[in-house]
Amino acid sequence: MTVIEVDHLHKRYGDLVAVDDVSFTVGEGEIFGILGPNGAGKTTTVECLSGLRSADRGSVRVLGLDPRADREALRQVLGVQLQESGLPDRITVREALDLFASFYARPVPAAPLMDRLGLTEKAGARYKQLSGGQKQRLAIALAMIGGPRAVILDELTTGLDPHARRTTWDLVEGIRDEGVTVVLVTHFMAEAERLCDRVALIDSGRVVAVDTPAALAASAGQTQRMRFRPSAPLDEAALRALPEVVSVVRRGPQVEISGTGNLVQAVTSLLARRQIIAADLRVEQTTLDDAFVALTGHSRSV
Ligand SMILES: Nc1ncnc2c1ncn2[C@@H]1O[C@H](COP(=O)(O)OP(=O)(O)OP(=O)(O)O)[C@@H](O)[C@H]1O
Repeated sequence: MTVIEVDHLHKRYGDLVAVDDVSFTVGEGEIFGILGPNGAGKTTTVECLSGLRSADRGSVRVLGLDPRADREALRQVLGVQLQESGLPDRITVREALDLFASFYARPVPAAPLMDRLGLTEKAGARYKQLSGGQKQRLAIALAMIGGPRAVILDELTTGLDPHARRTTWDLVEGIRDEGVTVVLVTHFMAEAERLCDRVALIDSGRVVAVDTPAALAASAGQTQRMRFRPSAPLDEAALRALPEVVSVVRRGPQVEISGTGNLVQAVTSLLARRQIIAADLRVEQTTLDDAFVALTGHSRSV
């Protein structure tokens, strides 16, 4: 079943086209990523999904509802966590959950939700006393308190340390395992690769591709990269002569070899024949980062 349908969405702010003919669909139970650099139009797109913003053109359906015309009905089934919480500093975790629960016809009980999100010990803590990770977990709890069928999570892990980020990723997977459809806005490629079933890659307001992270990475070419420190001088010409090898670059004591096919096997057997050990060997596949560069012609920071 299709939960979200975005069809030729356009939105401009004055002269600036923020969302330019964006179309995609999200299926039930998916974790769907909206991925792109700062200013790509991701937040504007999800604001149109949640009814916070009206589109100039195009149509949006969420769970069969029009986010603007059916805003109240949508609020009951769509949980939204946006970048700014807007919570007052002095509100406690418990009070915030009770307040948000009062907005819904059939809220879920707060206690088990706090438990799942690791907030029980912080029930009496004020918002301003929470760590970044705890604030984000509260934001997820507030998006889930209404018992939604779908949630939008916007830049959930920005500013979190790697440990808190991983905890949050596990929580997002837990939400999906309950059957809730998740739209995840992010500019972290690794986050999209780890979590998302499919991803819409957005650049300058336009969708450049929609696919699984693996398919997007593969579309950038089946390149692999090996890095290691050889235990003895290398015959670079012999390496370059291997059909799998595309390039050999020296970086100080390290050698970086890019190539295709069975690159690792071809290189390691050549090294073994010459009794050279590849110390600190690391192998990288093409990533969404590479896909982004291949599809847009520029890196994410541009
Ligand atoms: N209310 C507004 N008025 C004018 N311009 C806006 C407004 N909101 C966003 N923009 C502009 O529209 C473009 C898209 O912004 P948007 O916030 O949707 O991008 P984003 O991909 O979510 O970026 P980020 O990752 O930085 O949050 C940007 O150039 C932004 O400056």
